[in-house]
Amino acid sequence: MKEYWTSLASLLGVFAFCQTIIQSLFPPHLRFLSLKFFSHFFHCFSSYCYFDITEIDGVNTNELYNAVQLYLSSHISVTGTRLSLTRAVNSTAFTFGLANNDTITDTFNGVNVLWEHIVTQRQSQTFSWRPLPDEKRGFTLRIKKRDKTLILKSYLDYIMEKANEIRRKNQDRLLYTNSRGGSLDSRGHPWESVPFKHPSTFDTLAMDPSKKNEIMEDLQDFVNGQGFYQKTGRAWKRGYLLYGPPGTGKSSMIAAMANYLGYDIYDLELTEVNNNSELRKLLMKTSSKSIIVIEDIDCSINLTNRKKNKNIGGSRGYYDSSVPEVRGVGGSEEGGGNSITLSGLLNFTDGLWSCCGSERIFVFTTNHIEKLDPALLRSGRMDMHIFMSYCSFSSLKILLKNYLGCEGSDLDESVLKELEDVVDVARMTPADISEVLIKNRRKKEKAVIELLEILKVRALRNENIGDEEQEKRALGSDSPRQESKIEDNCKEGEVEKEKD
Ligand SMILES: Nc1ncnc2c1ncn2[C@@H]1O[C@H](COP(=O)(O)OP(=O)(O)OP(=O)(O)O)[C@@H](O)[C@H]1O
Ligand SMILES: [Mg+2]
Repeated sequence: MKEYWTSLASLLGVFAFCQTIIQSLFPPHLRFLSLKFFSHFFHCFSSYCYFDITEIDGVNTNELYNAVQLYLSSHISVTGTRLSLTRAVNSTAFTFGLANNDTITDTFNGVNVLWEHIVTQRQSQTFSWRPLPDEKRGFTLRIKKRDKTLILKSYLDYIMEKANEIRRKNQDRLLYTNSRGGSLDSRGHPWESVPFKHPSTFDTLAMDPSKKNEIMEDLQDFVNGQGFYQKTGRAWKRGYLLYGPPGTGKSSMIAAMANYLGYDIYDLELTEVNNNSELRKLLMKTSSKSIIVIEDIDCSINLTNRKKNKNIGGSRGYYDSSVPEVRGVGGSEEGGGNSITLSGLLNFTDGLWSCCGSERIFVFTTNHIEKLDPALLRSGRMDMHIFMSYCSFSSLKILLKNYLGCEGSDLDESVLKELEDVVDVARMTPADISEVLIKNRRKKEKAVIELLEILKVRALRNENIGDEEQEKRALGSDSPRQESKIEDNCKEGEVEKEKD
């Protein structure tokens, strides 16, 4: 230790000596250059190398600077003595940053690095088309020379990735729509966007907790599955089909997924798409880390004709291109190039084009799964079929907590028992129950009693009418129910995982 201090003292002595020589020997205008030369000279003997990341690179903002700032903000604890605080436009979170001229150490792959935030006054305003800030800001990264090649590139890539992740989490989601039809905006973009502020989360979603966890785990596996998808040669995308009566939370589930993953939503209005190539262009203009949604898929495109065509054509398969294509809403008959077809839609979700981008989730919703073409339901097309059903007792408890703030234990045990007995038979949707609770949300007891009364009346009525009639009323349709009573076999929130 003593030797270390001695050598440091002698090094400082040499440095001071050199500085005196520079000041006495060199005229002022050459001093800066000579100092630069000596600093280079000393760096040759240093075991460290330094990288400057300035906020403004020429006249452009340096993306790496912003990324480092965000990345370091996730490392600094609130217990630090002096932190800079920021909140970006459209952001829902505060971020902490290194104050001026502060340092912080970080470890990556077992290698220690040091970051210094350097802020200096800008000497003179150089000519620029855009006014530059008064202060020059930058980060200096110090790495041991021997570690430079080992980590530099991967470390910087890692920082960019982490920063994007933090940005996505902090920033509000965007909801895109193609409601303008095929027309493009001034930047040639077919999608219009608005901030997505839907408050639905998996916490507020009323469904069986174990099914909910299964879906959340599946989403998490998907997000962390880049390596798996790469290894197995599969496109990094996943499809979910949400089906069930109106008001059971299909749209709420999509919002919860987006909020959980921090993804944007592309709400695809199929009736606004004129043909397959337009559909493909829309797909190409979606970003990764997004959920592409087609709501009420059975209403958006006429899929039933396909079955008729198949019968006319004899034993031709679903992928037989000679089968006349089904025309979309507003399209012309017989696939005159001006219509959206089922195969176009299948290509959209599954074909080569569906891979132009990665980490994307497709969600289709329908109230009538029996109306969908089996090609849409076949294995691997939609990875998970999720049945959203009437309110069960476990869902009811979540709604009571959401709307009245009461846990099961807050309620009278006999009332709770009565609720449990009638809720399944009543076959009320979470939307219907929410309405009853919202109306009386300031008077908890009244809300529960009124709900119990309504549930009892509905249960009694359901006991007197057949299953088929109940289903028809729920779906608001007169069409007889299909033989394949898929829904009857599914419990609330049942998740059917397609075999890969
Ligand atoms: N499972 C649920 N959990 C919490 N709230 C729900 C649930 N289902 C419905 N709701 C409430 O009912 C309203 C309507 O629900 P949502 O729009 O998600 O139903 P949906 O299944 O998409 O209906 P549709 O088939 O008509 O599109 C929501 O605003 C929400 O407040
Ligand atoms: Mg909906």
